[in-house]
Amino acid sequence: MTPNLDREKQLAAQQAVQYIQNDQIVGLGTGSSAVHAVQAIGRLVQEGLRIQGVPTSIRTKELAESLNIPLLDINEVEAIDLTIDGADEFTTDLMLIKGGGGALLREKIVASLTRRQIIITDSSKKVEKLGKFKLPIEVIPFASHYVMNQLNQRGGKGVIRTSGDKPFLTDQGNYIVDTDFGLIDDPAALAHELKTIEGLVGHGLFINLTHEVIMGMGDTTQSFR
Ligand SMILES: O=C[C@H](O)[C@H](O)[C@H](O)COP(=O)(O)O
Repeated sequence: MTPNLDREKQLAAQQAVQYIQNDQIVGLGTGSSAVHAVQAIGRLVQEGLRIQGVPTSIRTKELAESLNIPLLDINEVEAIDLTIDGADEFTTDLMLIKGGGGALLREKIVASLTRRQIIITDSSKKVEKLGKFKLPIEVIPFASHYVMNQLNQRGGKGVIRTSGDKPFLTDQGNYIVDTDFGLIDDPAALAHELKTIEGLVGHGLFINLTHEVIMGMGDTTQSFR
């Protein structure tokens, strides 16, 4: 039977929001899984939960505002207690590819400030090795040709993401280059190497940033720590 992936995301979200406590600062992720978490947080706030949220994208900010979740500007916070976000791929040793929705840069900044990062996914996201999902890489438009050549020299075939007939623009006004490295043997080494390329402002490899993945699976959930 084909799994109901949206239901699995929802189950994972419902489990993750149980970690939230009063007076916490909570990072609000981006994407279809994170939407379930933000909606669940909205319901809890309506029932009296006191938290302040830090959104990882403009669209999450708008959703949170529509649900009356109190928000903080990231530049007003020193640390975030807990963040709930999605992923495009994860391994059981908690490495991720993120950025399918183009929000990877803000998501990584929020994750870097976060004490407990919880990733919620459906059962299609678990992989042995990262890399089937093309790695989203954020580049400043001025550098896109240069960066793509540099990626090519490192074995990565990149394509600029489009929206209609125009390049997709991130919340920072940058491009996303979806890059095929094949299956990635050493994600930490690649992450390190990518950061040496001028004009490349972020990439979707999340290493050592995640504390737990909660994966929906059928009618239940499974946790990886
Ligand atoms: O840029 C988007 C984010 O990294 C998402 O968390 C990721 O793409 C997973 O999205 P979804 O929950 O829709 O599968």
